[in-house]
Amino acid sequence: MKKILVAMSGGVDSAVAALLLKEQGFQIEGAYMKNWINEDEILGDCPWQQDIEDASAVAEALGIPFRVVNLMQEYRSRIVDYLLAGYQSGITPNPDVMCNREIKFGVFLDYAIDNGFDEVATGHYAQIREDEGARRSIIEGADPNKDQTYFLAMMRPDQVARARFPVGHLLKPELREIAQKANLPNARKKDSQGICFIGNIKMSDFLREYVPDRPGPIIRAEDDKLLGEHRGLHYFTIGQRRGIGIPSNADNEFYVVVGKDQERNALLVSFEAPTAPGLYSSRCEVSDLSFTGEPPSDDCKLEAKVRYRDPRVPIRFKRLTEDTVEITFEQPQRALALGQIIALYDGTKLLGGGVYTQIG
Ligand SMILES: Nc1ncnc2c1ncn2[C@@H]1O[C@H](COP(=O)(O)OP(=O)(O)OP(=O)(O)O)[C@@H](O)[C@H]1O
Repeated sequence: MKKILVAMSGGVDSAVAALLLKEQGFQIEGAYMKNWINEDEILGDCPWQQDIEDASAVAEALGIPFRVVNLMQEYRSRIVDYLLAGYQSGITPNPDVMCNREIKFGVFLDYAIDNGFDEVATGHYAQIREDEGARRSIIEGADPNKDQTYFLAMMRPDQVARARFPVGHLLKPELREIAQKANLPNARKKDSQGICFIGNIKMSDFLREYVPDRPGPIIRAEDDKLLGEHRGLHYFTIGQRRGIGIPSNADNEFYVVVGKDQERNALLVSFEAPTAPGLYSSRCEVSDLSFTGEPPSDDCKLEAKVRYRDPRVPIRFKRLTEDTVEITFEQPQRALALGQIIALYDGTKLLGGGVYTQIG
């Protein structure tokens, strides 16, 4: 019988994951990963203590052993440093995707193996399918509103081989019902929001603490007109409309960020429109490729999610070098950001992902 370490966040999804594995007769234990505590006392509440209490109460209710695994150092070096370095260099990093590869199915999985476990289970909305030769694939979660496979796009085959997602076949309301029927102590707990480690803190407040402001001009992309001043390019992402601080002075027209000019330290804006310079792209280049199984063949048609919560769209995938591919879209895509992740699919099967290194 397999021994499984369940990553328990204190939330209801991972609680039900543990419950289902227990009912299926696996030998399981629960573990909370201590990744980040609010030691610098940045604004906002950091619910990690409450989360540990909740996870521990669920483990007790299920009658399984529970432990807290301290991964704060690894989290700082592999996720927070990547995040801050990315923002400082003008790109938009994706800590949630990297957390799955580097932490949950990286150091945490290594920890589990070192401690005699065969697999790590999480409460992700994703499914594992065993293909021929017992090879495993990741398939989208059954609940279209909750599917989290995008966040698993950078997982490697050796990680997929030891991952288990016990709740991926459920719809969220079904999962809540299971939690309530089983009287799990956190059955009514609200879903967590935002970036996994910074809790309820806004990203801009977090960045303000760690990345110095670097003011520069806000410029209209079409005609180079100076419109105002920004506090630092890292506070902005392409496609952003809120918080630019420049009124359009026209009904039903809004400024949107369309680019960053690193040399001039300038934020480029334009009115929201399909023709806004740089806002929509039909092609991009993607590097740091990672595949969950066999890489797709060169020059083929696939699908992709250009960001979390976007539907899959048809693409053409063409290799340029060993580690760079060109992706072309049938329909132009809005606001692709350097440093973000594109997830590749064959139907509902997750093939892998990569990082946008050139847009347009
Ligand atoms: N600090 C943590 N300790 C242990 N496991 C964690 C932690 N954070 C996340 N996880 C695991 O990763 C999964 C996905 O994390 P995410 O932050 O997306 O939570 P979620 O979908 O809201 O799930 P949950 O309801 O279990 O919190 C969780 O279901 C859990 O298995």
